[in-house]
Amino acid sequence: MAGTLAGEQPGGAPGPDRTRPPLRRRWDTGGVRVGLTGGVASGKSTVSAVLTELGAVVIDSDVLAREVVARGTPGLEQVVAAFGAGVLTPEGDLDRAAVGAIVFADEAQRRVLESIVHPLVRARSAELEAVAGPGALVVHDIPLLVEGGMAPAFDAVVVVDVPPELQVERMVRDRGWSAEEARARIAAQATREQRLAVATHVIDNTGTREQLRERVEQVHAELLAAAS
Ligand SMILES: CC(C)(COP(=O)(O)OP(=O)(O)OC[C@H]1O[C@@H](n2cnc3c(N)ncnc32)[C@H](O)[C@@H]1O)[C@@H](O)C(=O)NCCC(=O)NCCS
Ligand SMILES: Nc1ncnc2c1ncn2[C@@H]1O[C@H](COP(=O)(O)OP(=O)(O)OP(=O)(O)O)[C@@H](O)[C@H]1O
Repeated sequence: MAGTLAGEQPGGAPGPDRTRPPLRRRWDTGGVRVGLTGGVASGKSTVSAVLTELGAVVIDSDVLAREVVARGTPGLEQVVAAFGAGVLTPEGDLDRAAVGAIVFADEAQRRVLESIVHPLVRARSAELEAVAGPGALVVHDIPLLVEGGMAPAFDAVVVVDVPPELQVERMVRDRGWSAEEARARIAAQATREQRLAVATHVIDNTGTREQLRERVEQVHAELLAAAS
């Protein structure tokens, strides 16, 4: 159901957070800060790419989470200290598949990894935001925005919404993961309902890529209008 407006939820899911003040009163002076989230493989990167084309400055937490543990970084040293040299490839990079297998099967281990990576990602995000031009529409693509209780920090929260079955289908189709691996990632995240509960804007991504683009253009225009 592409073109879902805030308040018109598919499948009877709860609507966006109505306790938030209207957008117009939430903007600080200067730029507009938007949080973009959604479950794994919901389509956040696809949405981010369109927003970038439209002129937004997108700061992608997944990209930063890779940078802060790149070969030779203090972040990678910390991960090795916590998980052992077995999580490195022969070339000395983080073996992401190996770490994923550990942390998505064991919540305590996931918390350990997050306690290393998340502070580094937050610091880098703040640096990047500081160099975005005045008046920029800054979009933070944060998979774990809801889990981290970060919704109140943003002027608007855009949620990319798909049902879990479609997440699994896309992960299996496009990433070669087993359905079991896909479900383990979903289980490590907030529920669809929890995300929708904090949304100011919902982007339904159960339709075609063209329908997704149209909806992103619509939300982008709404965000700019609310900020002006
Ligand atoms: C476990 C790791 C090495 C697996 O790497 P991999 O290349 O397979 O996945 P990638 O990093 O591209 O993440 C893909 C998606 O998995 C989901 N995901 C990643 N980390 C987590 C997590 N800690 N909890 C729940 N879901 C997660 C997100 O939806 C993310 O968009 C990696 O995801 C990681 O370092 N995770 C911890 C850092 C983190 O929380 N990142 C999320 C954004 S800051
Ligand atoms: N409307 C759509 N129709 C079909 N496939 C789509 C659609 N939107 C996205 N996809 C595909 O689904 C997969 C997941 O999309 P994308 O990578 O944008 O999700 P994501 O939320 O950024 O994922 P992650 O949580 O791993 O960062 C990709 O392979 C993407 O090309």
